[in-house]
Amino acid sequence: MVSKMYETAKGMVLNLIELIDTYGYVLNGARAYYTNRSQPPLLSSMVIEVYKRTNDVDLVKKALPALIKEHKFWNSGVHNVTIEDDQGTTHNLSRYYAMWDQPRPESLTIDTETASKLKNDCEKKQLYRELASTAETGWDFSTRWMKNASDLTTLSTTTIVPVDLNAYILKMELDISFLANVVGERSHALHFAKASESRKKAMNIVFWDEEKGQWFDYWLNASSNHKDVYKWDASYQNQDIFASNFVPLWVQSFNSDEGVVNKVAQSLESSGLIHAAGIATSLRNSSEQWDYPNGWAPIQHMIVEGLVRSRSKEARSLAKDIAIRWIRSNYVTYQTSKAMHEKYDVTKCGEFGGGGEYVPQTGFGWSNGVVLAFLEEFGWAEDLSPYCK
Ligand SMILES: OC[C@H]1O[C@H](O[C@H]2O[C@H](CO)[C@@H](O)[C@H](O)[C@H]2O)[C@H](O)[C@@H](O)[C@@H]1O
Repeated sequence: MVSKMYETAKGMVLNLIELIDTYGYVLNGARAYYTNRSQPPLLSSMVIEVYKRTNDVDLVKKALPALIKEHKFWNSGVHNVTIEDDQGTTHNLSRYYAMWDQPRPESLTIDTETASKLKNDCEKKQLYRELASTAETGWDFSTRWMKNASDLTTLSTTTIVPVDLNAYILKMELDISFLANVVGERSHALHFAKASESRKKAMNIVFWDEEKGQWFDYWLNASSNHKDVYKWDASYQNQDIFASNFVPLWVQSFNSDEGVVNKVAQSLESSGLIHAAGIATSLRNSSEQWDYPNGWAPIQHMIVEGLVRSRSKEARSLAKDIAIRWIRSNYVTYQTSKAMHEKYDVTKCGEFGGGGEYVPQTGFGWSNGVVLAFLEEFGWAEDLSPYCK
């Protein structure tokens, strides 16, 4: 978008729409072996961004039925979770759940080796589903999804209701409502506006911790499940600090509330996640790639955008500070390695990240895009050094 490559962006959106038309959701990758799991649902944001810059109503007309279909995928069957609050009111939220219980074909050797520690086929199948579901989250892998932080076989992604997934779906609901208005489909606009209100309420009840100023992932407990309804219990919120606890700020339902923004911004500042080169993924150094000390471009982007959209002066200043740290580190790393990187070590300005199951990748689409987006948002003053302090 920043590079004004609107036709390319539109082409990407059309490809993803075709995936939904064919499979019902955006595949984790456009390859045959990815037809059993999704990508985090962010297509509606892409459609909105292209529409805002091109006013392409035909694209909106094509996208709308696909987005409604994708919304259904995330809110039915195994992806839907019903939780009953203290007052007896039920709330619907969504979870990741891959339709697959074999080793990931692209990581066959690693997954088979990981599962070899387990006793029987039933446990192995469950682990394979958890591995694939975690790949579906984009956070593969992280202690965020593990019962025991030092044991990957304890992945429990399908029993976790994730804060960020529900923030994306909340945004999807707002986006669909907006796009439906663009093409005059009033009943859809109203329906999805109402759905967004319900999800916001559910997120406030199930995830939000008023005292801490964060949204926490919710772990489903089998013993609290009666006829497929889980009874809410504060002790099932995962109190660990992850960057995803701040992602709801990205969504207008939350960043339009100045009280919430100030509280969350303060909580972020004192969380221990902000380092010399940006926001760390977690506080735990597990050697998994979605943990400390790695920082990932999309997370910086969503949190910074959320702070900026709030229009609070303090929040904007925090956003700018994070963006400057991130840009400097990307720039200096580029100077020394002659490449952009998939992830960065946020504790050391000018270093790329590591850990995980494969060698660190260079390239890298989302890192390039986020640097450009930050420069477009904040500019770069002539007297501001691009180097690490
Ligand atoms: O082949 C291994 C995995 O490759 C993809 O995931 C990797 O890239 C993602 C972003 O492009 C990143 O979020 C993830 O952490 C990386 O492991 C693919 O999405 C996975 O399904 C696949 O197993």
